[in-house]
Amino acid sequence: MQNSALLMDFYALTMANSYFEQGRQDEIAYFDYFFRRVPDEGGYAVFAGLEQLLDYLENLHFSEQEIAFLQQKQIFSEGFLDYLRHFRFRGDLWAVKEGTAVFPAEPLVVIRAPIIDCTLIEAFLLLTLNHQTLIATKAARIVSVAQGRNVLEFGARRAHGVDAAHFGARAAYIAGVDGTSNVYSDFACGIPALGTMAHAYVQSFDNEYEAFLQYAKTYPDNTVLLVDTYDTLHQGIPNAIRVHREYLAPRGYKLKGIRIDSGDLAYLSIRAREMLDAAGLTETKITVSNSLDEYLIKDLLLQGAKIDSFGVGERLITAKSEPVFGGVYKIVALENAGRIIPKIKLSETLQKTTTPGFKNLWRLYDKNHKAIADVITLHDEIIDSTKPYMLFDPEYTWKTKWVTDFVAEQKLQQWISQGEKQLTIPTLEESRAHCRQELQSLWNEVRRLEKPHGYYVDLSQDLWTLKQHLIERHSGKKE
Ligand SMILES: Nc1ncnc2c1ncn2[C@@H]1O[C@H](COP(=O)(O)OP(=O)(O)OP(=O)(O)O)[C@@H](O)[C@H]1O
Ligand SMILES: O=P(O)(O)OC[C@H]1O[C@H](OP(=O)(O)OP(=O)(O)O)[C@H](O)[C@@H]1O
Ligand SMILES: O=C(O)c1cccnc1
Repeated sequence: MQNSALLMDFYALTMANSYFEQGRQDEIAYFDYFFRRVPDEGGYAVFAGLEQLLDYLENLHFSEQEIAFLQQKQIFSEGFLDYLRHFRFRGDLWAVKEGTAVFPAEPLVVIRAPIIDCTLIEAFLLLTLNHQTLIATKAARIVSVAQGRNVLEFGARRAHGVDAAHFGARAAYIAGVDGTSNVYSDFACGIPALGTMAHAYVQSFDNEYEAFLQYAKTYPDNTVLLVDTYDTLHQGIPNAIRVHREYLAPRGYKLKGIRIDSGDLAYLSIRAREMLDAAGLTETKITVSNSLDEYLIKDLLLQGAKIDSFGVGERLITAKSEPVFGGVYKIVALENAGRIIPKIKLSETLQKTTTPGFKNLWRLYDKNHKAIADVITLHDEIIDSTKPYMLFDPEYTWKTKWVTDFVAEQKLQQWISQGEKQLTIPTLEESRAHCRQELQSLWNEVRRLEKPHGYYVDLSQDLWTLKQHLIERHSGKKE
């Protein structure tokens, strides 16, 4: 989509028009992006998609053609349409870095902007952050169980569209996969494009040996052969070894790898390793693929599979086990004559009740740089790590814990001020390195796949008091 200004929900425009008609176009509002639950009952999510959001905000404008299209709807005032004609995002934006490990209820992006700006950007912000954070989170789970083995993203053909393929590959790379089959993602942002061969290549020859031989002739120093087209153990692997022996070895090359894409991957990889080793091919790598995900990879390794590399497609690129990341974007304050007026949305449960106000996010680390807890504070609060700090559960407030000897780090950074970019956007490699560090800072108990330890996300005393005050006010007790 070349110009995505109209990629928004229709109600954003109807509300914006109404704000405009009330003369509220300069009224400042605060919105938070946060989520309530980690997919797959996981212990953490990996934040991604910020670069695309920043690019969008920098370039957002309405063309004459789009204005004319809106005019035809005959529900928007001429004044509002003229306002859109000159529209540029004028707000401020704070966000955690891409690759940051994040937890439910935390403000991951905070927007302070004229209320019309806040309103118009909702859909793009949500779809971009929800999609990439979903895939990054899924990829982190997959990479975590591979125990240092390579994970390659093979999903382009199964992705839900072109953007999903490319930005999915990007998010997966931030979260630790080693490469992608998607050449565009290499061209566009330097994610190493890698791959083996398809069954069609093998089938296009009279026999498998001939296919392998011709491939080896084309790529003698990078011969990776798909060995499961006919019979993995009786034909595929023997033919691969034969090509090595008869063609590659005499020319000083070694068979680089094989890929197995069907059958019992644990059993076949163990037998393949034995056969390759017996032929002196101890360095030849074994890649497997076939509807893999974190559960199957964990299971294969438990079965003693001899695998060096996992190709993971459909279940990663679509986050098949739980394909929705429920990040939301909620108003948390308005400004009136420079004063911040916090806003709350009440709900049946405390978890769904929004946390009001202009806020900041802190992470407390112990001396070994392991994350102890996150604390959401009011924006101008400082957590002084030279003094003991009391953490308390925002729901069960009697559960308290004093922490001492800790390091406090602010997780939100200001990326945009009054519409202008403030910080240099990290490279993909920097975001990936950041993600690695972030995941290392989490305890294994928080990272584990199943029934992870709930990580503490607390409110500061001042923020808790503010929230409580608003809950009481709006639930009728003080009105
Ligand atoms: N040892 C194993 N333990 C657990 N799951 C496995 C094991 N080996 C393979 N699998 C998984 O089982 C599924 C098998 O898929 P499927 O039923 O399509 O069989 P297939 O081997 O691909 O057959 P086909 O030759 O018809 O493609 C895949 O998701 C694969 O990753
Ligand atoms: O199973 P996934 O996790 O999505 O991994 C990608 C799959 O895509 C390919 O199959 P496909 O049948 O599309 O093509 P092929 O002829 O190359 O095997 C590949 O062989 C994998 O099985
Ligand atoms: O390179 C591969 O082996 C590959 C690429 C895309 C999909 N499946 C496999």
